[in-house]
Amino acid sequence: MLDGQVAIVTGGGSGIGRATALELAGHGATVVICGRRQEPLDETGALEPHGRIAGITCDIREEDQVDALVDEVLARHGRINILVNNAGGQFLSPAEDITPKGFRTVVRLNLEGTWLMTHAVATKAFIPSGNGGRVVSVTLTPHTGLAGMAHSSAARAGVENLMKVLAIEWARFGIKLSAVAPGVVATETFMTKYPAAFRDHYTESVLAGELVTPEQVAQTIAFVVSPAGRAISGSVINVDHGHDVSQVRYPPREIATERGSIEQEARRT
Ligand SMILES: CCC/C=C/C(=O)SCCNC(=O)CCNC(=O)[C@H](O)C(C)(C)COP(=O)([O-])OP(=O)([O-])OC[C@H]1O[C@@H](n2cnc3c(N)ncnc32)[C@H](O)[C@@H]1OP(=O)([O-])[O-]
Ligand SMILES: NC(=O)C1=CN([C@@H]2O[C@H](COP(=O)(O)OP(=O)(O)OC[C@H]3O[C@@H](n4cnc5c(N)ncnc54)[C@H](OP(=O)(O)O)[C@@H]3O)[C@@H](O)[C@H]2O)C=CC1
Repeated sequence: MLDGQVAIVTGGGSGIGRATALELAGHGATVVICGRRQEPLDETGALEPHGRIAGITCDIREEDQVDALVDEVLARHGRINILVNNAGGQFLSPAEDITPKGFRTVVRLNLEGTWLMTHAVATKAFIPSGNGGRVVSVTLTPHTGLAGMAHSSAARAGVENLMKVLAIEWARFGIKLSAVAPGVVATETFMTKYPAAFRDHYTESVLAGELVTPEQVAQTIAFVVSPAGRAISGSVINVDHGHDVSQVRYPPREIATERGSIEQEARRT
């Protein structure tokens, strides 16, 4: 499906980024992954049997490192067809306790890092090639705001709007940009980084009774960047078992019947 395509996946050393790199490579793409540490990148590369994944260290917040990464990929492969902006994250905190530096840190990683990568790949590869390209940025649900993550919720809303405005401006270059918004994904980071009570609450109370897997997000991204996804641009695609519409099981315990349903109203004659 992706034979001959060259992709960059940021944050490809773990979780969703690793699953995405493996998925794209499995469809024939040559994939360059980046992250701040070399070791996890090498571990992902070792999981791919055909040598289609290589890692280059890059902090997506640093303009010079982003430029160097894109130049290196072009020097090695001569083109870039796909960019997956997956690197990101945040710390959990009540909004009133987030310091200016903490807020800036999270916005810089998720919004500015995504902008730097997208702008560099578009201006150095997609636009000069005349062939356009595909961009998918990983954001999150719920879109109504994720309590405890004010900085990240704001940044991801910015990323989704950025994808939309660039989908308008760069349609004339054949560049398609979208966001894929996962719900709660059972990655190692999600299972280990946050306080146990927060993690357990989400694990136990999500609407569908199950978390999203990294592979489910990866497969959606692969579809969007595949020939079948050619008409997708300016879209936000949730991969979340309905987490965007409800963050708790239905029906609420207080109104649940013994059947696990709700009571039907009596007909009035
Ligand atoms: C339902 C769940 C949905 C979502 C799930 C996921 O996304 S799972 C996947 C999630 N994956 C990831 O999140 C992976 C990527 N995430 C990361 O690398 C970090 O979490 C990062 C985003 C904070 C950046 O880190 P970095 O190395 O660039 O930064 P740094 O360490 O040097 O800190 C800079 C400043 O930030 C502040 N601050 C930081 N931590 C805390 C805190 N606990 N408490 C309070 N504040 C905190 C503080 O101001 C600090 O400055 P200080 O006070 O030190 O002068
Ligand atoms: N897990 C979940 O429940 C959800 C996750 N998401 C989002 O999906 C994405 C992936 O999440 P997940 O796989 O769980 O998390 P991980 O923590 O496993 O992945 C984050 C990756 O980003 C890399 N990274 C972090 N900072 C930078 C940076 N400044 N420059 C380059 N690379 C960086 C990390 O590598 P290194 O540390 O080596 O730099 C790491 O490989 C994130 O944006 C996350 O917020 C969205 C919704 C839910």
